[in-house]
Amino acid sequence: VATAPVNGPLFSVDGFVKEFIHELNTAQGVALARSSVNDQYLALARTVKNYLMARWLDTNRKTREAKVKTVGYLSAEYLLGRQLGNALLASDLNEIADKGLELCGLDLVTLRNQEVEPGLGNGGLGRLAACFIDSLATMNVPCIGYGIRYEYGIFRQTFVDGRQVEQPDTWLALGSPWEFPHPDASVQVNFGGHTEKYRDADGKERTHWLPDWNVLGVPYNYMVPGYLNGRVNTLRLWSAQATKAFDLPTFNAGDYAQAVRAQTFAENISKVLYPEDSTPQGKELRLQQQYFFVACSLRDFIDNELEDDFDLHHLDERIILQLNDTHPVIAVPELMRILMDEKGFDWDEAWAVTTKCFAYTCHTLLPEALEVWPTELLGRLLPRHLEIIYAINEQLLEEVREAYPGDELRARRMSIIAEFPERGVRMAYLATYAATKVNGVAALHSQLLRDKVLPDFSEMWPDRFTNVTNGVTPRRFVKMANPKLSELISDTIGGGWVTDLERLRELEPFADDPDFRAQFAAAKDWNKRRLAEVLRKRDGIDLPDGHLLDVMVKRLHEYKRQSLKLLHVVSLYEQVISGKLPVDQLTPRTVVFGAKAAPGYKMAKDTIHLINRVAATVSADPRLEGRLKVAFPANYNVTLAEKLIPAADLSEQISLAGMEASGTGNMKFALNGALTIGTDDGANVEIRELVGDKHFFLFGMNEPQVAELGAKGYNPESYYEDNPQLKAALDLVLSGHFSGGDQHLFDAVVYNLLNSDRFMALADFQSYVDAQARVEERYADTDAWTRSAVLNVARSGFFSSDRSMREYIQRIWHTQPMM
Ligand SMILES: CCc1ccc([C@H](C)CC(=O)N[C@@H]2O[C@H](CO)[C@@H](O)[C@H](O)[C@H]2O)cc1
Repeated sequence: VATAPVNGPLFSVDGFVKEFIHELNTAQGVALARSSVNDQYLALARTVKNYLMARWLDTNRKTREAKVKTVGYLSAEYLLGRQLGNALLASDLNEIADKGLELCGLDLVTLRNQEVEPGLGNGGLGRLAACFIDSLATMNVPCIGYGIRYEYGIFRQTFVDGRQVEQPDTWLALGSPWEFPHPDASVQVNFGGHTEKYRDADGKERTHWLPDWNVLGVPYNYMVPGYLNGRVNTLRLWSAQATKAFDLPTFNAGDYAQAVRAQTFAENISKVLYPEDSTPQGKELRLQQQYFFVACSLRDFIDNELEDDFDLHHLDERIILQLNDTHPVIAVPELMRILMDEKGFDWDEAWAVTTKCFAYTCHTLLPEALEVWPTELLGRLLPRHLEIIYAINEQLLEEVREAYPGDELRARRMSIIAEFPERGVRMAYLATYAATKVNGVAALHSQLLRDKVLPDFSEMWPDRFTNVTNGVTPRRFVKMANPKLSELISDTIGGGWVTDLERLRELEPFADDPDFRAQFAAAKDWNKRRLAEVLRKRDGIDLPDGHLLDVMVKRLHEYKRQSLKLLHVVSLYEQVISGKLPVDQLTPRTVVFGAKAAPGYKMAKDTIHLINRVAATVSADPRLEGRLKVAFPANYNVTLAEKLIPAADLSEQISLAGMEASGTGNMKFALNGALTIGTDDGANVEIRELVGDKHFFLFGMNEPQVAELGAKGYNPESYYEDNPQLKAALDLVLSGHFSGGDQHLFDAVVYNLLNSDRFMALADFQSYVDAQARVEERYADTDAWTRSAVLNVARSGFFSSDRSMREYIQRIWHTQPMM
């Protein structure tokens, strides 16, 4: 296979220009002079892809020949972000592309801004999957990421009169140059029908499934380039198509709609991403999506990645399937079905293999986020799988009764089958019983999984439980997103940190170097000016100069407590307009929110509406003399995060302790020199332990205190009554001040806080406000602030997703990098 030598002709500006023009002419069919920006972007993307192609083919060949153990990462979501910038970085083509395009009279930044990011995920879980596959490729670890190629990703958020309005995400409309469809490798996926028992040739009782409908899964391959190492792993996303696309006789009979019904029905399966990121809707289509991509992926690996005569008794030597939360857990009964019904294994043989091939990561603590599929629905859609799940559960209960004779309550507690409120399959229990390892995504989270979410399982199989704290890829979130800081770091300690982030420690002594601090602060200012430019063009938002940039970006959810941040803003505002706080004593601050709400999540949408109303009022009130601004750019996504995070001074990580499994935004902010104000929740705890208490603004109850307050009974109204500042802030909202005098517009939001406040925002209010005062005090001492910011960067190397991958490899996967 011809591999493009790194220093070959292609890797020259001329070679690049030739390739680019060739793509423009042949693939886009236009001449440079007549080409649109989109033509130019697509041609550029294809040119870079061609550079990586040889490496991709080489990687596939070497990996196949080596017969090594591969990580099969099963995730219903991948929040990839724009591909072009990352591909240019990974293949070290930035400079050549920049010069080559200049020769063509074009500008690389303009073309990069043409790309619509593939928003195939909701938030943390999806982005983590993207960081993980980037790390595995950069660490030379064989991995195939399996998922769904949604035709429409996460909705595009717009604001109409301050309210969230969702628009479809037409990310494919202008072409998608990064994917390779392989219809020839399509997989048939069955649904519905019933099962039948029969006796096989040796008289053994067997079962086979007689489905009554099916669809085709078409694989689309995406490159996952390693950073400067020549490896290119694969992300294989499945798209659904009708097996029989078009029913001509029906068409000829004049029933046109019926003729294409099968097609539309099938396509629906991969049509759109479910925009919920915590409360499963339990919709049938969602289960169809989950089984669809799981069935395609297992079939693909067994039929296309293994030798034809491979003995599946040794499947665990060739693949470890990581379950990214419960969404792909139907893979467990699917593998059992394949091994027993298709490969003739008996139960124990099949179970022995299955339990060596899966590992499960849990990403949540919210009980309502744990998926429970009604047996009625599961049995109708996947009758054979329900049978197998019942058999798995029988086996589990047998083991429990053996270990805890007579303890029927325990058996009922641990049953994979829930009886209330309706008969359902607890997917987290199925995953935990079948997996080799179960991990949480931060130390506190993993402990709470053992103690509170899965205590019975942790007691019975203590060694099965482990922790791997999340991480983020330094390639996208430092090297690419923050070129000024990256340059300063590389000039100071060399460039090794990009693939060995713990090297950032070598920056520690420079925290005391005024010159280094000056350059560090200059990089931050440069990022702020860049952000101001972006927000002005993108949202018509003016970002004032010289403000403390206080940023809260994450999905809108009550447990993340955007309402607490809002109460702080309203409280500062109220104090100034009521004359309690002289405006010149206010630290000039701009608060930036970024957050999408699940369309069906009313309280979240009402909170967005209130934030926008407060933003409009506060930012325009002359009495604040421009010293307090609130900005809420719409459609927060990976691309905006790459501009926002490097510009931030203060990172808001203020969830109720015990609620945020880990958080990953918190890590990105620390690595980009923002200081964190946060609770002892998720990975905040580990950030604080590493950067040091002096360089982290801790506030609020910790998890045991939350549990204690919850147990003794929490009365939010008492905090309102006892705290005049809090009362004044809430009363200002109730007065209609932010709603044109309409005193009831935000009743739902305010009375939810006063009457229930499930996530105890009012209880943590005073501690939060006090911590914000400490923030203002520290910010007033620029040297002290910058010193803390440098130490945050220097001490956050642990939060690289490369380190997370090393731990998964050592503790869970036992795979090897390929040299
Ligand atoms: C079925 C509905 C649904 C969809 C997505 C999810 C995800 C698990 C939610 C999620 O993204 N969790 C986040 O995962 C991150 C990566 O581990 C963590 O850093 C966040 O703390 C966690 O909220 C739950 C339920």
